[in-house]
Amino acid sequence: MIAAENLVKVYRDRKRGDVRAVDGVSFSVQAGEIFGLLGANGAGKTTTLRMLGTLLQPTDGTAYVAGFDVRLEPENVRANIGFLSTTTALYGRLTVREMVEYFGRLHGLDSATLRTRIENIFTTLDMHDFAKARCDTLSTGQKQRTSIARSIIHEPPVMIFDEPTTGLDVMTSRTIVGFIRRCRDEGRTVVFSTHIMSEAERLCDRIGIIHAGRLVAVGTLAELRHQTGATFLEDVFLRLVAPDDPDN
Ligand SMILES: Nc1ncnc2c1ncn2[C@@H]1O[C@H](COP(=O)(O)OP(=O)(O)OP(=O)(O)O)[C@@H](O)[C@H]1O
Repeated sequence: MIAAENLVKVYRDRKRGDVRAVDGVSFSVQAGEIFGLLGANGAGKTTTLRMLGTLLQPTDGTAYVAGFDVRLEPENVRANIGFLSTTTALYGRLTVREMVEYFGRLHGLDSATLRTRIENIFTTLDMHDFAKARCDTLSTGQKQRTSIARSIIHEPPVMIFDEPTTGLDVMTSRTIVGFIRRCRDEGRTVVFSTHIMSEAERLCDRIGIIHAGRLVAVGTLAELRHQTGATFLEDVFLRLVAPDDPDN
């Protein structure tokens, strides 16, 4: 469902010169699988996901999402993904329901379909209480749930979530984690980025550890433990990204 093939992104930065943010990343994710990109700040997670979501052109390499090449068929890719970024915008003057309806209509959904889907999504993400509130009055967690709702209203087979729970309280995180699991159980393909070890540990079927633009390891938690001889994901992670540090 997702196949990244040697993705490279070089940013041309006036101050820093060329920044090789993503440097030859390849991985695949199947339908019904949750794949987590785990990396520190600046590792290249957002850049990788933005290339999968067609928001950024790869400098080299490509990726296939739902069977479509992100370089050659970006519209088809976009029709088949739900993309949640840390900067997903909401229109402050619309209510939560209006916001989600608006995006549903952009995807060509009719009123009856929209009503049913909104009902289901608002129940799953526990959104009924604030459905009539204007977006500019929402808390961080409410905004994040609204952003998720708007990104999945067209029921895409592939979901790409950039740090979906960062900055959220335990209850909201739990709702979102439950929602992501449910998507997997419905047979969707989910790829998300995180720097939160416990979240990757609990949620991912497979984990890709990204460091300085490169995938340094990919596998199930058991495989990564076996590879590094560490038990906790935090130790697994540190052994992979800083192998020469004697503390690891
Ligand atoms: N528009 C840009 N121009 C220049 N450099 C950029 C740009 N966007 C990102 N970078 C650089 O590319 C590298 C990877 O950034 P990216 O945002 O993909 O990392 P990340 O793993 O998502 O980090 P975080 O967890 O902090 O969001 C960093 O060195 C970052 O400074």
